[in-house]
Amino acid sequence: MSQTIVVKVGTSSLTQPQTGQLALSTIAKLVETLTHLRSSGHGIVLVTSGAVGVGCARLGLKSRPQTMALKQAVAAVGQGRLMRIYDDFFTSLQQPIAQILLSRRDFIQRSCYVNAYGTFRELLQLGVIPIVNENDTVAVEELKFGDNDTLSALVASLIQADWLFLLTDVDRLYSADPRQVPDAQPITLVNSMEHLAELQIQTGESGSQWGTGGMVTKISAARIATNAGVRTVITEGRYPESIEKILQGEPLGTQFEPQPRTENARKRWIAHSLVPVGKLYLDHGAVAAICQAGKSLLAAGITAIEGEFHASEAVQLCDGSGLEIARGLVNYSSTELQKIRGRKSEDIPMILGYGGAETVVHRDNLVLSN
Ligand SMILES: Nc1ncnc2c1ncn2[C@@H]1O[C@H](COP(=O)(O)OP(=O)(O)O)[C@@H](O)[C@H]1O
Ligand SMILES: N[C@@H](CCC(=O)OP(=O)(O)O)C(=O)O
Repeated sequence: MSQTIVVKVGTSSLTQPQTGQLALSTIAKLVETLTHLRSSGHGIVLVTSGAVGVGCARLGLKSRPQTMALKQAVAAVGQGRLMRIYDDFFTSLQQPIAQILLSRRDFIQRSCYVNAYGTFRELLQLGVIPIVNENDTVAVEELKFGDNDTLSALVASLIQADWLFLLTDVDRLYSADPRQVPDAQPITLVNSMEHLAELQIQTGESGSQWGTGGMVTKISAARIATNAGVRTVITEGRYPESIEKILQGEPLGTQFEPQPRTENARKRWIAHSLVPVGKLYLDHGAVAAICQAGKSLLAAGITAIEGEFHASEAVQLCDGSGLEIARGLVNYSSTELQKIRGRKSEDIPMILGYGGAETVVHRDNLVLSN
């Protein structure tokens, strides 16, 4: 059966750890594998890191740039070279590719998000392999994915992929970083995020020399993707042919079971693509109404407001201790909410001098956090 497969490859797999030069044989095997899967009828999207790493190698820089401006300049050098290499390899196998550079803003604005979906769908129908990276050169600090693990999970959720493969420089997830803890235990299957919490995985401070997020971002990517019904696998990038073996049922890498898609596409967009710009603190009654009874949030249940925001922006809904219980789109600005918090819905027109929505966050625009 034809499947939609997103493969994310990290800098640590694409470059030689000692020299930072490209790992050409790995890239060649990856291209062969993806082309073979495509010609077998699967829809393939490649999310690739490496712009910064390749740019550094091109410019003779010996470590990852620290300032935002230098990182963006180096990525601009590396991205073109990276695509040239992919195009050379894929063209040798007559496989057309496309470049898609995305920024967090493209995911926040619903119209851009829906447009991006349309573009992916057309490309896949045309038999093209889209090659995705963060648009590093225009990203701003507050609105960066920061790591391509998260980006790949959001792409997998957007296109409702069946599989997300996170290719890295370790063969799977371990109970702790195997570089630091030699007797760390391998994890082969994660049934649910509750199961993951029970495993008490330690992820250490960071990843490899050139990678960005380490295991932390891969686990959080697995959370986003599995919540969207996407089976997620962490496996070793040096052996891209493992992807086909895993699809045939071999138990390689760490597999995260997909969760039933309980939320619709729009709610998944609210939960994962939007960046919350404020916090609403709720009393016990409001927390119970939202978490247990699936109700909308009313002004009466709000005890405090943090941040400045406009109506229609995304906010976190928190219990009294500040723990996030849900996310949603607000019907009122922070200035209006300061005036109406704790008050009954029927008093709102009198307080504000104009009528507004009965709810502060309608249940159709509200997603429980897990
Ligand atoms: N619990 C863990 N299991 C496996 N690897 C871990 C764990 N914690 C941290 N790591 C580290 O994460 C690294 C991979 O992350 P990263 O360098 O960001 O790779 P990539 O460039 O592929 O995104 C591994 O080299 C490993 O040292
Ligand atoms: N957009 C950046 C990717 C940063 C990133 O996530 O790197 P990695 O941890 O190697 O997947 C680049 O192309 O260098």
